Amino acid sequence: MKICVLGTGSWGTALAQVLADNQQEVIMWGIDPCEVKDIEVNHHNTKFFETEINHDIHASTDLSVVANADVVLAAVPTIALEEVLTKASQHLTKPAIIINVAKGFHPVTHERLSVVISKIVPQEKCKAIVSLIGPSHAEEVILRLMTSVNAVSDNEEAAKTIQHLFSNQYFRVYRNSDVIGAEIGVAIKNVMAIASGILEGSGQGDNARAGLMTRGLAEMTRYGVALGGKQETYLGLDGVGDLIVTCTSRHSRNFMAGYQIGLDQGAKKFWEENKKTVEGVFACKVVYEEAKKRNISMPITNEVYAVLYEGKAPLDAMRDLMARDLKAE
Ligand SMILES: NC(=O)C1=CN([C@@H]2O[C@H](COP(=O)(O)OP(=O)(O)OC[C@H]3O[C@@H](n4cnc5c(N)ncnc54)[C@H](O)[C@@H]3O)[C@@H](O)[C@H]2O)C=CC1
Ligand SMILES: O=C(CO)COP(=O)(O)O
Repeated sequence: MKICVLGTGSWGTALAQVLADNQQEVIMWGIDPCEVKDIEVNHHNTKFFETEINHDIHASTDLSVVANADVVLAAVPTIALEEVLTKASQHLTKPAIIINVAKGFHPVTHERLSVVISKIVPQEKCKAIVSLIGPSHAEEVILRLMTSVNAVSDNEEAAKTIQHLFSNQYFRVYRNSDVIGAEIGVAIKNVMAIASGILEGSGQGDNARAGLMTRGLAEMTRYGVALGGKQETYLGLDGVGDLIVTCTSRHSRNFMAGYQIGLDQGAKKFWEENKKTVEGVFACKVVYEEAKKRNISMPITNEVYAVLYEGKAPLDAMRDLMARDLKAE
């Protein structure tokens, strides 16, 4: 199989290495010449990792490398997905399986990302769309530490192909056909991870975090089921699994953003200084607006929204969660 990875960031690089370790032909495309040169020439991606990467991974800034790919793996942040896939699909010469690994929603239309992709990539160039999502920090995958994710698709055959393409001794891929539930789960857990970080940065303890994660799972499930997802998905890798790793790990940029916001007692500095990919801040806005429209109760999301977009003090937001009407839940 020829696989083209779009995006030379941390997740694209870690997944490219899984594929190269599995003896697949993998070429990365990146917009950033420094990342591309580092991968192609130095076999490193120093911006994100200290470790050397598999020498069989190639990288280029020329998007025509996507041309005859069997599989295209989109590994760019949500806000760049539309632009990158629109340009890439112009170069495709045959139908490919499109894999998405971004976690979020379209910032304007609020659509799930597989829906966005189905509208961008012309039907004759798209064999199937698969999301490869689950609890997986790039910093650990690049070190070949054990990781499990789901290949999520309504196309069973394509999900199986991707499952076998990626699975190896340290990377295990399951399958899930609940596209709606899974895509929503991995997007909302980033909002919960910001809240978890806020608690940590505000000096709260393990009890608070366990409470937040449990109620966060209830909130994710309520929202996902209301939009057509399956309840059982939230007990799997794209629900509680991804929630646990993101709400507890210092590798998580969402958790660390919340942590810093908690320490700073406000989000102002985060907005002024952040340069990292923190998907939860965008997902929070989408979920807040959609839940309001659909009358879905989302207390944690509402408080994270108030901190991020209305200048509310983080500890006040968390205290207000504790002080909610006891009859509400
Ligand atoms: N890093 C991780 O551990 C994981 C990340 N993800 C998801 O993967 C997606 C990608 O994130 P990361 O690789 O972590 O981000 P990153 O911040 O490590 O890298 C982002 C990459 O996208 C590129 N990029 C940004 N804007 C672009 C544009 N307009 N056109 C072309 N390239 C552009 C950057 O140059 C960089 O190479 C996110 O949605 C994230 O939630 C999912 C699971 C794990
Ligand atoms: O999605 C992830 C882990 O599953 C990565 O989390 P962050 O984007 O918060 O770093």
